[in-house]
Amino acid sequence: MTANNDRPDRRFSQQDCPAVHLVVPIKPLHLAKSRLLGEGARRPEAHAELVMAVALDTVAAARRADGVAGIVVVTSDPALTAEFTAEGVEVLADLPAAGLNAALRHGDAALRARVARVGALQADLPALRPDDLGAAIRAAGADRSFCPDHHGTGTTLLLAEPGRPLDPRFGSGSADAHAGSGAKPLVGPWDSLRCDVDTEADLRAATALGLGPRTKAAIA
Ligand SMILES: Nc1nc2c(ncn2[C@@H]2O[C@H](COP(=O)(O)OP(=O)(O)OP(=O)(O)O)[C@@H](O)[C@H]2O)c(=O)[nH]1
Ligand SMILES: C=C(OP(=O)(O)O)C(=O)O
Repeated sequence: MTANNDRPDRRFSQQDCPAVHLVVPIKPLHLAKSRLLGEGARRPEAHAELVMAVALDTVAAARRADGVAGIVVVTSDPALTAEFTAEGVEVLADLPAAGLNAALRHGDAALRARVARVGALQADLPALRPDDLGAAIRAAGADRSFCPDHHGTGTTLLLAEPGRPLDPRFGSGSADAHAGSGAKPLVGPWDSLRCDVDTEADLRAATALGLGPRTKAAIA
């Protein structure tokens, strides 16, 4: 890991529930968000710039959320590694070509020995507001929990029980898969936490909610 941004002081005071360390997985920029790239609205360089901006806005918002004690980005991308390291965000090198759930298990294994509770946050939430993430974490209490995406089929946030493995089931139909694994659905008025971006329509939905500054600049 290349930096340490742990904040063990960020704990809920009214519950016996430790703050969470979030693993944020990100594909190499030239491979990421292939559905969005495939819609052809921007050239590959602009697409890579947008994916980077979205990830930076997502992590910047998550770092400011109550109940978040630290973030670890898992990626093999050199530009993402340099950018997040410069921002003081811990970066863990991804396993070669192992896939999303393997990347999350890798992050979970690295973290669980030294932190109280692990979660996973998707990196494609450019409208994320710290208050929405904080409210969802608070609603989770100490339960294994997940937040469905705005389509209701995917997952944007997964929280393990304190001290327990993350056991990620991301991929197609992951909301059902996480519910089937015993995770509690987190349902609340947290639009910005649910608005993951895979398509131009998703990007318009996120724009309507209010984009983070880097994403706004990248699409200007
Ligand atoms: N570290 C890592 N992150 C991954 C991997 N696969 C997916 N991700 C990340 O997991 C998150 C959720 O994945 P998706 O929403 O499907 O995003 P995506 O794979 O970039 O999008 P598509 O190419 O359109 O499927 C995104 O932040 C991806 O960058 C992987 O193998 N390793
Ligand atoms: C991998 C996932 O993202 P998406 O459905 O956006 O591809 C998921 O939600 O589990």
